[in-house]
Amino acid sequence: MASVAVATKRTFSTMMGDMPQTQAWSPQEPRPTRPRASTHAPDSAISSAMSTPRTTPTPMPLLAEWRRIFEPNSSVVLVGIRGTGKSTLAIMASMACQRRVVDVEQQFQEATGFSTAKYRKQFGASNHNLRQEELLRITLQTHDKGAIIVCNGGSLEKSGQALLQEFAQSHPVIHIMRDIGSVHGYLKVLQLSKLQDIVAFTAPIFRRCSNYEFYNISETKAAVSVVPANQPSVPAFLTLKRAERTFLKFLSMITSPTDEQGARRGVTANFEPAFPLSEVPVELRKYTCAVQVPLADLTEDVDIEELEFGCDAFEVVVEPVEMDAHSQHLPSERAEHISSAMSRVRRSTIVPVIYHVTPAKDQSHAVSYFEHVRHGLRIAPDFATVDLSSDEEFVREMTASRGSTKLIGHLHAPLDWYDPFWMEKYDTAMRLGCNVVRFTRPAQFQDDNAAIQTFRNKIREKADTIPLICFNTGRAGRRSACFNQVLTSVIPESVREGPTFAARVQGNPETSWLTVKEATHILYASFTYDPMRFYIIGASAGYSLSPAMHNAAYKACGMPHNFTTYQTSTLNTLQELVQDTDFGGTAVSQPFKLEVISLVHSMSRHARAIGAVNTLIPVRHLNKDGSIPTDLELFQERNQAGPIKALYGDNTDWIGIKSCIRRGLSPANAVRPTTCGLVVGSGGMGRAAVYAMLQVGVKNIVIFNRTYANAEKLVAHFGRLVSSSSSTGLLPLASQGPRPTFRVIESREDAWPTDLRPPTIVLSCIPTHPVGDSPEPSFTLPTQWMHSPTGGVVIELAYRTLNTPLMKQIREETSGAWVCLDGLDLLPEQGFAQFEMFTGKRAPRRIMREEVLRSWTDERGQSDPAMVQTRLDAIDQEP
Ligand SMILES: O=C1C[C@@](O)(C(=O)O)C[C@@H](O)[C@@H]1O
Repeated sequence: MASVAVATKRTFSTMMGDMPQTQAWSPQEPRPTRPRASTHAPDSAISSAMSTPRTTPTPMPLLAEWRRIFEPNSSVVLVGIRGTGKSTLAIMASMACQRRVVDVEQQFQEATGFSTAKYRKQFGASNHNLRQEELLRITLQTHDKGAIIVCNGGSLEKSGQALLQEFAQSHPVIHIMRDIGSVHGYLKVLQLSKLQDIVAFTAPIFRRCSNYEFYNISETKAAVSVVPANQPSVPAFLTLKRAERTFLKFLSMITSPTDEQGARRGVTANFEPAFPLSEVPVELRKYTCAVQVPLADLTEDVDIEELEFGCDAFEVVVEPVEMDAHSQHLPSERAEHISSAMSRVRRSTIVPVIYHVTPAKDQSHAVSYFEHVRHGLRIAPDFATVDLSSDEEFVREMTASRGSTKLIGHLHAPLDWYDPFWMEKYDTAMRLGCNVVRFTRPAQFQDDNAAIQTFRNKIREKADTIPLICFNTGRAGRRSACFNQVLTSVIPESVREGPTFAARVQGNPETSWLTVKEATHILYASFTYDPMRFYIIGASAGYSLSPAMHNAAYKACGMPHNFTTYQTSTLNTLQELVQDTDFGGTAVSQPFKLEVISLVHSMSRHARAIGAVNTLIPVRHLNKDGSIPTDLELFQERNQAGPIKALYGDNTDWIGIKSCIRRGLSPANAVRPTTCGLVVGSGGMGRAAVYAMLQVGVKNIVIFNRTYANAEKLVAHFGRLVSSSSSTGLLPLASQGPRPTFRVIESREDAWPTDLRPPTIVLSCIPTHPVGDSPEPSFTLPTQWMHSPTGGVVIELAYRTLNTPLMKQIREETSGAWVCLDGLDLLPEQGFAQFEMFTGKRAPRRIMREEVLRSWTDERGQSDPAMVQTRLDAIDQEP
């Protein structure tokens, strides 16, 4: 296999720098073949580059010089040895953020007519290196913007490294890694021990010329939760779904600096989940907790969702290790260990990740501490801590090179809270550019908890502030930790009860003594928060699984709330609920999703665009001018009873539908300008379905509805939306490419429009059971509409009946390329968003998914234990 040339000793030596300094072109070398227009330099760039004498490599910059701030649309380089999955990741990224893939190896082949290995054999190593450097330079120059550039180690002779280092001054250059077993499995030809040598040798080189690193975890288990039990086989692409999600999340993090409110708008926006709390920076919310988990506990089989349960952030605690006295760099295995653990956390949680290195105990650990913190910024965590007792220069360096990571200035000291030391340190942290401050102090007595409030009040009086995390540690400090408002450190339930707790406290006096359940309990026991009443309101809400799903979540989180069914034939009775000072909010079911709009005082921009509401929350405080406060303020007043001044309407159906589309759509069906979606039905759910399609970037949407006039109304509504200026900023990529178009198909007998591709996303938004006098619709798709050669995703949005004629049809009559999801997949997804709006907290996802499956029965009250068990088994650590 020619492509394994990187793995030869020859390349090693040249990487070390034994490359001749001046070399003429070999006269035998064939003229480069004419490059293809899409991925090549214009002729002038090639010829000027070819005639340019080799320049002296740019001196290698210190890591600290990287600012990690990039212009929008800057190209991203993926670099690493073969077999780490760079090309696959590049394709995923190119689909999600509409960029082209440029492979440096392929460029070489096209320009010279030879593979790199053959070229080396024929013209010698020096010519080969020279040509590679030349082509790498051209590629980086030509594809400075809008590309994902794949670069194998073969391009990295010493001068190539310098080129990449220079590029990394203004572009993300990501070192891609993967476990050695998987790389070996992919390359096949190499002995494992040889490969180990190569990795050990090359990793520090790749690290030197990249400003980020991503550990690509090999997925062995498919995300089968999206495939209903009776589908015979799991499509292979599903195994890659998690890798895709994790990488896109990473990419979004590094390419999207936060806006003024601290929220992030990623380049992969149409691919990202749209849960409401993601829009509100965690450090601005009240009474949030971060679970602290030592790196050593993040073993491969650890259940991250379990550890994170009920928390608002996940903190990885890294202990600096002894470093070789002569080395200035973190040992490679250590760096890799940290990167892989962080990748595992990122892949299994939706909450922000904090990277915390425990401050150096003495001067001899200082270098190790610095190197661990520097390494952390390469992994792009949401937050990283920096010890405020370190040298100011170091803190400044970290704030300058933090990129999109927010820095928490951290300090643990035994000084009294009245001591001016703390205020000075707070001011220093602000001056040096920290985004958040975290002060902790070991408490001896309960009185220390009162003193801390005085300090917090002093901070509050300042004109300029950044969020403050501030609490006493140790057993005596627990009370102050409970009432700290921002990211209180907690430990997992299992650790608090476990045998290692005492040793941990001894080893690290900063260890928290609190669990999230205790912290939650105190808020209610102290009357800071109140038990609330939630409902689902609908004409036939009796069958709804929402009460079971939400109540299970409240119970698991230790919230004393209650969710009940409110079945009614008229919305007039809503007043009764709203007069109750404990009213927390209601889910709105059919047939009220449109009608309820007349009763709300304000709506989210999404609900307004959709023209349907499925979630109502009470507003207890209005702005001075009588308007409704911002989302952040609305979240701050959750879980607190009192008279209600207004009702706010939102829609979580589209959020759930978007999540399900993301889950089920294969890379082969990634949304392109020609992608076509079909929506069946035109009620409230149909509107949410059209909106979800627009949000994932579908530009051709076809509606089929029994009553043609209603379908036309829906089309008119969305036609107005996409042509109005309000769609800019609301729909991702709205300003790019053609404007979305909508069509109505009148009858099942009609042919699929000839100018449109067959649909690859089908959303059935009609009831699956009889409603009133109407029999169940028993809808199936006309076969002439089902010709997508790559299949697609079909989602039956209702859940009362599961094995519907449509689901049976897809399973029995189509190829395995179609993935089916149903209402039991959707209900929890839209419910997570509802839980966030009702409580201001992230939803306990697994609990809610499991409860929905366990409580489901068909119209005759029968459950299906086999189906439930298969689907329960399939719920993996899916954030
Ligand atoms: O449509 C639905 C389903 C639902 O009504 C239920 O529990 O069945 C709950 C609603 O929030 C959602 O919009």
